[in-house]
Amino acid sequence: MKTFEELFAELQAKAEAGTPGSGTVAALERGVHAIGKKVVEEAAEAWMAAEHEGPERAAEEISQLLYQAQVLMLASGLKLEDVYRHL
Ligand SMILES: N=c1c2ncn([C@@H]3O[C@H](COP(=O)(O)OP(=O)(O)OP(=O)(O)O)[C@@H](O)[C@H]3O)c2ncn1[C@@H]1O[C@H](COP(=O)(O)O)[C@@H](O)[C@H]1O
Repeated sequence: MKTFEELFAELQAKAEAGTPGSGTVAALERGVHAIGKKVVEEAAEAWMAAEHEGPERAAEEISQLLYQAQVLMLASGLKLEDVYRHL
């Protein structure tokens, strides 16, 4: 199990190192447009899971949505603090 902050630190380190085999590095190479589509896809899957598939499936899909949101942040050059400022 990892926290939101721990996941972001892990993704940031992989992005900076260009870690081979990392799905995050590959996603960043595909760019903002492709990452944005994944955010929307995971948002829809989270909605459907919450409405029709129960809390456990909803939690799984929401975790993927949070991951994709973090990838979009990295692709946009944002840090956690840049987003937290708006909360
Ligand atoms: N939490 C996640 C995570 N959630 C979702 N995903 C990816 O996001 C994609 C979306 O999942 P889908 O259910 O839509 O899967 P899919 O449609 O079959 O996959 P695609 O064909 O769209 O790739 C998948 O490709 C997953 O690999 C994630 N990939 C990575 N992480 C975490 O990120 C860390 C770094 O990962 P790497 O960069 O791959 O090392 C790891 O420690 C993981 O814990």
